[in-house]
Amino acid sequence: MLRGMSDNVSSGLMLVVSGPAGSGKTTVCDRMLATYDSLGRVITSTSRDPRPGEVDGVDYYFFPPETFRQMIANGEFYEHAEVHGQGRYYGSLKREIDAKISAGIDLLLNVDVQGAATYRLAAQNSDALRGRVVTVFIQITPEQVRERLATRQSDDEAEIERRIQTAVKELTEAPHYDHVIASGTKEEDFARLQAIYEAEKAARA
Ligand SMILES: Nc1ncnc2c1ncn2[C@@H]1O[C@H](COP(=O)(O)OP(=O)(O)OP(=O)(O)O)[C@@H](O)[C@H]1O
Repeated sequence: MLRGMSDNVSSGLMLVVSGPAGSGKTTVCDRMLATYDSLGRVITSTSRDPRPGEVDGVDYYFFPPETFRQMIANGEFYEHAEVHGQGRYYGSLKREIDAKISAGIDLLLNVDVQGAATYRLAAQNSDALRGRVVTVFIQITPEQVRERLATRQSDDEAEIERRIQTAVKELTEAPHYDHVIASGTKEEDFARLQAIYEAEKAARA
C-alpha cells in the first residue's frame, strides 16, 4: 500500500494494533517487541486498577479517574476512550509518542477499538504522525472470545459475557483498518503481523 510517505523520511512508523478484548493483541504485540529491536513500545495510560502482577510505568501508566479526566481536559492525549460505561479510561500520551516518532523510533500501539478510531482521526491532524500510522485489526469470532478469556482466567463470567457482546459490535469496525488479520493460531497471527510491519517498512525505505 502506498501512502504519502515522502515527507519526514527520518521519522518512525506507528503500528496500531487493535481488536476486541481477548483477540490476542497483547500476546502478539509482546512477541513483536521481543523480536524487533527497531520497534518500541507506547505505554498506554489507564484509570483502571492494576491486575495482579502489572507494574505502573511498565505495563501501563495508572492514573486515578479524576486525574485522568483532568489530563483529558488539558489535551494531553492523542486518543482517549472510556470503555464499558464504567468510568474506565484508556489513552496515549502525546508527549511520549511525539518524542519517539521524531527520534525515528518505530512504535507499536496496543489499543481497543474506540481508541483506534479516535487515534486514526487524531493522526490526520498531527504533523508528527501524518502518513506514519498503520492500523491493524485482529478479527476473532465470538466463540474465540469466550475461549480465550476463559483461558486467561482474569475475567469473571459476567465480564466475559459483556466482552462478547462488545466484541460482536466491534467486529463491524474491521473495514476501517489498513490491514485485517483473521485470527488463527498464535504463530499464524504473529507471522501475519510480521509480514505487515516488514512490508510497510519496505514501502517507506
Ligand atoms: N491466536 C491465539 N489463539 C489462541 N489463544 C490466544 C491467541 N492469542 C492470544 N490467545 C490467548 O487468549 C487470551 C487473551 O489474549 P490477550 O491477553 O493477548 O488479548 P488482548 O486482546 O490483549 O485482551 P485485552 O484487550 O482484554 O487486554 C490469552 O490467554 C492468550 O494466551
